[in-house]
Amino acid sequence: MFIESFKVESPNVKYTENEIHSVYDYETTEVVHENRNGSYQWVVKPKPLNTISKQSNRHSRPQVRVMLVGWGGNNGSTLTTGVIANKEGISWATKDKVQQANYFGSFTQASSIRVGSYNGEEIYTPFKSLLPMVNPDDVVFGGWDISDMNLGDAMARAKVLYIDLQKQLRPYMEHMVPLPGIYDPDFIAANQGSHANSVTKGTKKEQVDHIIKDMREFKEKNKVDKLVVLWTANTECYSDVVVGLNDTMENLLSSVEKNESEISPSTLYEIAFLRTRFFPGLIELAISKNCFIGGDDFKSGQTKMKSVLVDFLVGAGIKPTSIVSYNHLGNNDGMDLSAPQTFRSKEISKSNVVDDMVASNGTLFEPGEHPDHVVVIKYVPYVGDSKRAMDEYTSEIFMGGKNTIVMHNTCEDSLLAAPIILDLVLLAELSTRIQFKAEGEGKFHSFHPVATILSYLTKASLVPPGTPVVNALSKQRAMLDNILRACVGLAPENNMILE
Ligand SMILES: NC(=O)c1ccc[n+]([C@@H]2O[C@H](COP(=O)([O-])OP(=O)(O)OC[C@H]3O[C@@H](n4cnc5c(N)ncnc54)[C@H](O)[C@@H]3O)[C@@H](O)[C@H]2O)c1
Ligand SMILES: O=P([O-])([O-])O[C@@H]1[C@@H](O)[C@H](O)[C@@H](O)[C@H](O)[C@@H]1O
Repeated sequence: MFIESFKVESPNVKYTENEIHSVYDYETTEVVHENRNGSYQWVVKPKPLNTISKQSNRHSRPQVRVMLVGWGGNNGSTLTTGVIANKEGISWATKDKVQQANYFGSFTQASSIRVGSYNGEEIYTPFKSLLPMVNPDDVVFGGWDISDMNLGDAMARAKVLYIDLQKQLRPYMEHMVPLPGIYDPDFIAANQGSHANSVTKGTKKEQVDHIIKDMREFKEKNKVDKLVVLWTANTECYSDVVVGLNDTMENLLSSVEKNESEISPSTLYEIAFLRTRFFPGLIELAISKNCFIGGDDFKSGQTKMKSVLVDFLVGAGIKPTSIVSYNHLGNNDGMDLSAPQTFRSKEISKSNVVDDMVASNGTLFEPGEHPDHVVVIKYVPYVGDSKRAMDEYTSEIFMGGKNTIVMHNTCEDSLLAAPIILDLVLLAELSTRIQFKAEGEGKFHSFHPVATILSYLTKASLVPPGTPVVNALSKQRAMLDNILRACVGLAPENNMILE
């Protein structure tokens, strides 16, 4: 059964006018390697840690302003149109029916969570009813782009949405013009230069200051004090961590002052607002400013499926031995990725997603053993945003048998990514309103600035130093569900059904 809303009545939670206070017994385990009677033994011990969590601003849902880097792209324009269409209740004619706007593909807006059972029947509720979340209707977008194309024309260029919908949305969109972006042809495909007609000038430091000024003016204009900024611009070429250049906060900021050419536009934006492709220097800077940063590259299609399938195979004791992920697409993202140096960045973010699952099973894999894993992306202009993905998974099964799973997936890539961007915005905002402390800690504090909680939404998760990288999608979702359940005093979902 599905219920739209609920209230928790428990000694573990107290609702006040502006806050939800909850007490939550967080129990985990630790493993030690101890010398027992002359021989070493692995010992698993309980590690109880009572945690009290508090979530403020229960009633007053904050107004959220979002600035997107690459706002005029397929993702940025599609997300903006989707939020407007939902807010205005716009419907449109398709070949099959009159379609209503929806948020399918957004787990915050369209997924559910179990809250218990009633007369033996499982009871589910919308995920967004667990804690007060920003209503997407209250989200206002802005941002930067190296192209001066307005969002109405960008929507038409993207060729993602039905024409009837585009016609209704154009009056809302055509006055939206991105601010000039930071452009450096050394970091994205040369084929992107043709539309780079709206770019900031000056040294790298001056460009950072320009972005900071843009953000300040956007916040003042919109009368908000909280801003979520997010990179949805083109994939840049992969940059290594270089000692003396970007390995520490001090070196990174010094490199900008010295106008070092190896500092990319995305790093300059990040320094201005601390985000995306992270060098240790940036993470250090984010921690010093207690500013939330998330992972890299939206986990939308093939990679999301891979993090489910490999988790299933390895969890079932089946040994994946070769994984081939091929796709072609014809949008501008695909054109940018047709350059080897930018493809390399994407190849890395798409490939590392299986590492933790492989490392979890020493019965199947010897230390250091990995499946063959190949990622192929081709640019085929004719198909536009309609990405065609073909995946083949070959595994070893019982008694020397082999199993091959083949999948084909076709869809508008941006219609998968746009809801994920919305979830990143809403979850990042919610995370800033959750404070907690462990028993014995002096005062409440936020999560670590490196927001592991966003891992469910990104291909390349970012975690605080010393924290394990978990890519299995089921575990990432369980983390989200259980953290929010703890905020209202609900125990984690254990799926034991002992009752
Ligand atoms: N399903 C998806 O569409 C999907 C999924 C996962 C990841 N991604 C990633 O999201 C990003 C955007 O995808 P898209 O389909 O919207 O691409 P797009 O090419 O349609 O849009 C990117 C926009 O960024 C702008 N841009 C490029 N460099 C910029 C800079 N330095 N400053 C400001 N603007 C800049 C471009 O002009 C363009 O308007 C890409 O990196 C892509 O790899 C997309
Ligand atoms: O998320 P996912 O579907 O695995 O990966 C996608 C790639 O397959 C696609 O080629 C690329 O253009 C998108 O930006 C996205 O990264």
